[in-house]
Amino acid sequence: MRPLRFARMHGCGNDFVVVDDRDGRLHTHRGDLALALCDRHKGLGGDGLILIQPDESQGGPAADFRMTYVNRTGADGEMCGNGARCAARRAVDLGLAPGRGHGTELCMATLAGLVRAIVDDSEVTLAMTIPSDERSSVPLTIAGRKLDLFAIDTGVPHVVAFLESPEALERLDVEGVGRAIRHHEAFAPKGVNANFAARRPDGSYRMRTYERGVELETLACGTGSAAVALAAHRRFGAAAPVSILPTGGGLLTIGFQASDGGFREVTLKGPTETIAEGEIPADWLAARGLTAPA
Ligand SMILES: N[C@@H](CCC[C@H](N)C(=O)O)C(=O)O
Repeated sequence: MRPLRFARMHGCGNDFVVVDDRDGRLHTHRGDLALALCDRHKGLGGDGLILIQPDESQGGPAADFRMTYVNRTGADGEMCGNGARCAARRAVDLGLAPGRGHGTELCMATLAGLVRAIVDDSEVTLAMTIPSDERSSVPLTIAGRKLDLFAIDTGVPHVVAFLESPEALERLDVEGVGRAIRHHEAFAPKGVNANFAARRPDGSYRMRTYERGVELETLACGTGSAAVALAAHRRFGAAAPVSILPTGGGLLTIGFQASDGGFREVTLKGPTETIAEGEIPADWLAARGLTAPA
C-alpha cells in the first residue's frame, strides 16, 4: 500500500482522520484502518475516520464526492454532521470543487443520502437529510432515573433527554447513562446515540453526547445537535435557529422548518479546523497488515 495522504481535523472537538481515497481502494479496509488510525496512543487519534471517495451511485443527482464515515471502533456510520462539515472543507482544499472555492456549494453522497455543504472561510453549513422515525416520547428507567426521551433519525439514530439545568448536565454521568441507553433493547438492533441537553438562560442549549460506534462521550456531535434542536422545538417551542453549545467549544447553529408531519430544511452550521496534514508511511500500514494493490 502506498503512503496515505491525511488531514487531522475537528469540528467543535469532534475529531477525525480524513483520508484522500479518490480511487476508492481503501473501502474494504475501512474498519481496520479506522481502528489503527483513530487509536489515540499508537495512531493519529480521532473519533472517526473519513474517506473522501468517488461517488459511484448510478442515476439520481450527482455528488462531487462520497463521504464514507467509520467510527473509531471500526463500525460504519451512515452520516456524521461534524465529519461531513470537515469532509466538505477538505474536499475544497483538495480541489474537488474546482473554480468554486470558499463560499460556494458542493454536494456529497453519504449512506444517509445526499448532503449539500457551503464552505466559508471559517464555517461550513450543511443542508441535512430529511429527519425520520420521530417519536415524541420513549419512557425508560435507567439506574433508577426516569427518562422521557425524544427520538429522531437525523442521518443516524438519536435520542434526547432534557435535564433541568446546565449544572445538572455537567454533573451527569454521561458515559454510564448514555451507554445504558445506547444498548437498551428499545433501540435494538441498530442502537442509538444518546444526547443530554439543558436550556440556558439566553435560550441556547448546552449538550453532551454518548456516541454509538465511538462508544464514549465525544466533545460534540453534529447530527446530535440537530436532534436536540428539533426536540427543543417539539418540547418547548424553540424557534429556529437554535444555538447549541457542545463540550468542545464553538457554537453549532441549527435551522429547520417544522410541521406536524415532520421537519425539513434542517441545516447545521459551525466551525471546522485543520490541525495537521501529512502522509502515513507505507511500512506503518504494512506492519498492521494493511496491504492492498498500490
Ligand atoms: N459525531 C457524529 C455522528 C457520528 C456517527 C455516530 N457515532 C453513529 O455511528 O451513529 C456527528 O457529528 O453527527
